[in-house]
Amino acid sequence: MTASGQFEEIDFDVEEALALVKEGGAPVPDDSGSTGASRPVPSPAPAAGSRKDTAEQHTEHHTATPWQRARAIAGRAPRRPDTAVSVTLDAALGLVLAAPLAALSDLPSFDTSAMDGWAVAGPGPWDVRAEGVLAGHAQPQRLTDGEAVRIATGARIPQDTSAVIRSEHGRTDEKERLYATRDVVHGQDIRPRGQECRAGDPLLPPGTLVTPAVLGLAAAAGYDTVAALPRPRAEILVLGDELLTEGLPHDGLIRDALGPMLPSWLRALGAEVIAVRRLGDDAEALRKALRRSDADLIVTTGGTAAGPVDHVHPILRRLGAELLVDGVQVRPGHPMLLARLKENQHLVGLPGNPLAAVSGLLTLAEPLLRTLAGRAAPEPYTLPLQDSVHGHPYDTRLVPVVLRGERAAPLHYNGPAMLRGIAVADALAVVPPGGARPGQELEILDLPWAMAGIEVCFT
Ligand SMILES: Nc1nc2c(c(=O)[nH]1)N[C@H]1C(S)=C(S)[C@@H](COP(=O)(O)OP(=O)(O)OC[C@H]3O[C@@H](n4cnc5c(N)ncnc54)[C@H](O)[C@@H]3O)O[C@H]1N2
Ligand code: MOO
Repeated sequence: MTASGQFEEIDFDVEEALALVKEGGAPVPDDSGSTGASRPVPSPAPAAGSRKDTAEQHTEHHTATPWQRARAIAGRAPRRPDTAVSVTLDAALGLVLAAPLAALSDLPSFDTSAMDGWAVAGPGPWDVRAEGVLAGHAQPQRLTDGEAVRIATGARIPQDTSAVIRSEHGRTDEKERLYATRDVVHGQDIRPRGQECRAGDPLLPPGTLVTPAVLGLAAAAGYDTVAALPRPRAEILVLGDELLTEGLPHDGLIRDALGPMLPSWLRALGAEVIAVRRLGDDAEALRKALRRSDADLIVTTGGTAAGPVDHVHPILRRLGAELLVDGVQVRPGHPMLLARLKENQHLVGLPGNPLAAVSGLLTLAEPLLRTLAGRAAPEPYTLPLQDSVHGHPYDTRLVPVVLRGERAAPLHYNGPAMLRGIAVADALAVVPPGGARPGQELEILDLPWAMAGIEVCFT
C-alpha cells in the first residue's frame, strides 16, 4: 500500500482534519531568530495549484538545520511544571534533585572518636577503665582527670574527654595504666558534633545530579526519600516491514538492530522506557500509536526519508505536529527530525540506518532528555585527532573514535549502516565540513555509558 493510498483510506478525526485545513496557512511560531527551523510540517506532495507558495515550501523543506543549532533547539524543550516526585534513596540514582537538600541533623550528630584507641581526660599516665566504649552504644560515663577508657572509631566520646590516643600511640603496663608514646594535643582525634554541618545547613542545591556519593550524603543527613524530577518517559516505535527479531537475515529481511539497542541507550540518557512497539511500515498503526501515546518523548526509527513507505512526515502532518527540526546538517543521520506533537510531548525521528540513528540520538534525544530530566549540559571538551578524517563538503560529520592517551583515533566501519565502529568506540568526534587533519582539536561527544553510566547499571 502506498503512503498516498493510506492517506485517503483512513478516516480523519476532527483534530487531524483541522490540522490539514491549516496546512500551509498554519501559524509559524515566532522563533525570535533563535531556531530558524520551527514550522508546520510541509506537505510531501501538495496538489498542483493548491498553494501559492509551493516552491518556497519545497525549498524550505530541504533546508536542514545546522548541527549545533539542532542540538540547541532540542535542549530547549520545556519541562512539565511541578513534576517533582518523592523518591526512595534506592530509586533516586541518576535523577536530579528538585529541592535543596538541607541537613536534617548535625553531622556528626554527637562527638565521636576518629580512631580506635583510648579516650583520656587530663594529663597522663591514665588508669584504664575495665569496660570500653563501642560505636552504636549509649552515652558512656563521663571521665575524670587521670582516667582513660578504650574506645572504638565512631563511638561516642565520654564527657570531659580531652583527647583520643590512637592504639599505636600508647601502651599499658600490667596495672592497666596507659602511657602516651607521643605528645598529646588537646582535642586530637575527636570529631566534634556538627563538624561537617548543623541541622538545617544547605548541603546541595536543586538541580544536583544524584550520584552514589549524593545518596550517601542524603542518608547520612537523615533522608529516607528525596524530592527529584522524574525520568522522562520514552516510547520507542520501530518501523519497517523488513525487520526480523530473531535468527539470520534471509530473503531481503534483516535483523532489527535498533529495537535491541535503543532502550538501553535511552535509559543511559536518563529516560524511563515505557514501551517498544514494532509497527512495520503501516501508516495507520503509526498514526494510532502516536495518538495514543502519553510518553514525554516518542522515538521512531526509520521512515524519515521520502520513500514510498516513509510515513513519518505525512503522519506528523496529519496530526498537526510542529516540526522543530526537519533534517540536520550532519552525516550520518541528516534526515533526522524533531517534532512537537502536543504540549510536553516530543517526537525524535531517527533515520533507519543504524549509525545514522545513533547520530540522531546524540544530536536530538540527548539534549532533549537532558533538559526534561533537569540535568546540566556536560562541559564541552576537545581532543587532538590522531589520524586525518575526510569531511563532508557542507555538513558536520560524527565519527566513532577510541580515546588513546590524549588523542582521539578515528575508527573504520563508520558508514551509516554500520555498527562495527561504534561498538568499540569510546566517543564520537565532531568533524567540521571539509574534514580534519592529524593533531587538529575536535569536539568529543562521550557515549552515554561514559557520561552517565550509573543509569545504565541501575534502571
Ligand atoms: N532519495 C533519497 N533517499 C535517501 C536519502 C536521501 O537524502 N534521498 N537519505 C538516505 C539516508 S542518509 C538515510 S539515513 C535513509 C533514512 O531513511 P529512513 O529513515 O526512511 O529509513 P528506512 O528507509 O526505513 O531505512 C533505511 C535503512 O536502514 C535500515 N533499517 C531500518 N530500520 C532498521 C532497524 N531497526 N535495524 C536495522 N536496520 C534498519 C533499512 O532496512 C534501510 O536499509 O534514507 C536514505 N535514502
Ligand atoms: O543518515 Mo544517512 O547516511 O546519513 O545514513
